[in-house]
Amino acid sequence: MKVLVTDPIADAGLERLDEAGFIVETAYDIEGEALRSAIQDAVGLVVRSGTEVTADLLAAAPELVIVGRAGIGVDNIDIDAATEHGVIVANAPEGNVRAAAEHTVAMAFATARSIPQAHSRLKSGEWAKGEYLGTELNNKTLGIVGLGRVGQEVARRLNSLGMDLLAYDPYIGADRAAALGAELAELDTVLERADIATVHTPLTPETEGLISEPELAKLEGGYLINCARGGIIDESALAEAVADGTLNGAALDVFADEPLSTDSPLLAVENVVVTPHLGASTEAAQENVATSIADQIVAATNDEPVMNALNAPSIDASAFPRVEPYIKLSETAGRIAMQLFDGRANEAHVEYAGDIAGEEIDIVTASALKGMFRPLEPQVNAVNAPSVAEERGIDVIESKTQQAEDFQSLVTVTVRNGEDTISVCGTQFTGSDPRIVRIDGYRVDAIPHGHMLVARNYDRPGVIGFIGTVLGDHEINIAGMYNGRETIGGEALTVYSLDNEIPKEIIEQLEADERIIRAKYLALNNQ
Ligand SMILES: NC(=O)C1=CN([C@@H]2O[C@H](COP(=O)(O)OP(=O)(O)OC[C@H]3O[C@@H](n4cnc5c(N)ncnc54)[C@H](O)[C@@H]3O)[C@@H](O)[C@H]2O)C=CC1
Ligand SMILES: O=C(O)C(=O)COP(=O)(O)O
Repeated sequence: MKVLVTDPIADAGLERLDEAGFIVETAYDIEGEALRSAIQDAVGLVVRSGTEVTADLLAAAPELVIVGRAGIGVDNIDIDAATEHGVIVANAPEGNVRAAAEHTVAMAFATARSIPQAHSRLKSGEWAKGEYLGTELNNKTLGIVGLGRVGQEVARRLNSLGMDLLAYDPYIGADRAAALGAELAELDTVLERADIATVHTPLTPETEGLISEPELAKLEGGYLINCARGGIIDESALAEAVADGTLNGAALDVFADEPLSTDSPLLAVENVVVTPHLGASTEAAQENVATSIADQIVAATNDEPVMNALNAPSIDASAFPRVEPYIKLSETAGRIAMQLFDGRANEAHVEYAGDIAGEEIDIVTASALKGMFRPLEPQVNAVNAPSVAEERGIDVIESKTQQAEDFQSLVTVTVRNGEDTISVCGTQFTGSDPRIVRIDGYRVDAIPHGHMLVARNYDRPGVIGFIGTVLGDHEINIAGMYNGRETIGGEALTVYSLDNEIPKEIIEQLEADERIIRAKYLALNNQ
């Protein structure tokens, strides 16, 4: 399996992919046909901000399972197109936050104290001491546009250097801001009152051009920093505002078009400090994001949950250990339910009982759907399972209850069409395999296993022996057997865990016996 890496990442990430057995192909600075050809047989693509992952590129990648962004911003990835192709897009939202925040602080000092300008003058032999009178950050107001992960780290650092904090972020609560010592205000107010404004939003249709000429006028006499994304600030308006003295200075790490063209008006303005998108470029940050992405590529290609998937339900790192066992369990329950169900389902109901009902369960439901559809559509995953359900006209219902009988948690997947219904209920005991504890109302205690036989039979002496003999005659080894019955002599349901597949003829042989109502072979392995 090949992973294509089209922007440089830390060796630690490449090594991790290598150790996991991938063929790792690094191909920096390729585009067009060369890129489309390189991605053709790749299961994973690793990028930073230098690669545009377009619908066209994704269409050229039939094997692709995941695009991993070794960093935060995903404005260079067409996530909708990825979702349509069932390709997971994941980023590394934590690993470079501190690096980006530190770079922002460095840029604040760089512009307020004209460090790069004075440095260049001195290097060229000029002792221009009398020409630079800087601005102290202490006791000034910092205006933060976008108080997310990076914005908050910047807030903490510059607050500790004596700055008052004012922030504009319509999606964050006042309590969160207050806990940081920041006052929330509208964008205009933030710009009017700030001495230094710093932008930390993603680039979205809403933030594109968020700060242009009228907003720059409000920041009159101040400084503007952008270590988030080019395109949020109108670059020509900014060049003009600094050149004509509306602003004292600006510091930019990111640009609408990268690499920045040498004829950009920004480069002609003395008080615009620039760096070539270095915010995340520290050893620690690069190692963090590269290993995080490598781990997620390993998970995705092993069909395991991907921690920071952006187009599939993802889970908070702290909740992951509690939820993870139920992801596999619900996939198995979905798989068993759908295989036992004869005919077309039009409803899938996933019920959560007990502790699991208190968790974020979107990914568990997606996983149940994935289990239902996998034997029919091998490409299905947590990204496209909900849309596969929709295409197949299956309503998906989730419900939660605190009561889980004698269990800590139960997940029940019910597949239905009118009166016809099959439900499969499972639980997870600490430190052990998942258990299926009820099938269609019958109590069982089955450890789901690669091959299973579920038999509905009349509860008569010798039936279980008969099934065992038929299987044994065909060299099919029984790893476990679990019997559930309603009443003595009534109907019973028996679940067998087997080491081998059961050919169709054996199922027919079993069903030919009058004591057996129904025998169904279930494949629970990943094919
Ligand atoms: N220069 C560099 O090398 C680096 C740049 N970045 C960039 O920094 C930016 C921030 O990253 P994070 O803090 O991790 O993202 P985040 O998602 O944690 O925070 C973004 C914040 O912006 C807010 N926001 C969204 N739309 C907004 C709007 N219209 N107006 C005001 N606020 C809005 C959100 O509510 C959120 O609080 C991203 O653009 C990211 O790509 C991140 C790391 C390195
Ligand atoms: O993580 C981000 O959003 C960044 O902007 C870092 O970009 P890079 O990985 O250095 O191209």
